[in-house]
Amino acid sequence: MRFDVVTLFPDFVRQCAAVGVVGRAQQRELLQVETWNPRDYATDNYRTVDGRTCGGGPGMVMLIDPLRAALKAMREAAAEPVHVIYLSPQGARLTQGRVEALAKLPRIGLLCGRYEGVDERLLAHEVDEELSIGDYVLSGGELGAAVIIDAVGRLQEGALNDAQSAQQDSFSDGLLDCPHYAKPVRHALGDVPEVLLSGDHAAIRRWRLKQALGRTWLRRPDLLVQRALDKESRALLEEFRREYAQ
Ligand SMILES: CC(C)(C)c1cccc(C(=O)NCC2(NC(=O)c3cccc4nocc34)CCCCC2)c1
Repeated sequence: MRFDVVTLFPDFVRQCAAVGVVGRAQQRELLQVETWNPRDYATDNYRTVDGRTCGGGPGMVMLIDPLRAALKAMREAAAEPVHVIYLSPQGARLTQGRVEALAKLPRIGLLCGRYEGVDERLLAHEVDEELSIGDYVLSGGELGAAVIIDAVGRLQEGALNDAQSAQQDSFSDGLLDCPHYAKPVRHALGDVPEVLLSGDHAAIRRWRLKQALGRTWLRRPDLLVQRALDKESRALLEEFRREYAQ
């Protein structure tokens, strides 16, 4: 997988992708993150990348030509076709399902807005998809790009070790996580639940699934609606709800 990010802040994006699972995947050449700065493609002496909003009003808009030139250079840098995503509050909300679909592509282009946004004509001609990471005001699209690089990058074959991909499997089965504990077993803040110390792996699996189901029901019932529950899960959730109601 190759990510090409068009951004006025390349260092920020590169640093986000340089740490942890994604950083290691880059070192192992499981994925590549390249950045393209529109300022390098501005043709005037002041390297202008923004212009006054037509129709008046406050704020500036990112100009077509520096972005278009950066995108052209990006497309020509490698043979595979690029799926270009504009990170935007107007985009469809990013979900794990969409992340899993994106992870199958050979190349993803990520266009990051700044100022008041990007000239609509550039978006109409150069962008394949608009995606949003959430409903709050941000200063730029770079955090969205970093989120996509992390979520999609960690799914690349070989990026996760066995422990991490086991954890990944539990996340991506659509439930919230169960509680986690490490030593000490006894602590002023409380003790580790006995079942986790029992060595009874079937009981431990059931306890973790019951906790994940219960917490999803309590905190994110919307996630539960999207997920069909098998017989065992329905029974465990019922048990959790009975205990919770007491
Ligand atoms: C959602 C809300 C509050 C109704 C809203 C409504 C109108 C504008 C914004 C906003 O934040 N404009 C600024 C801007 N944001 C983003 O790029 C952005 C925001 C949120 C999720 C994202 N995911 O990717 C990119 C995202 C960065 C500067 C260039 C113009 C876009 C927000």
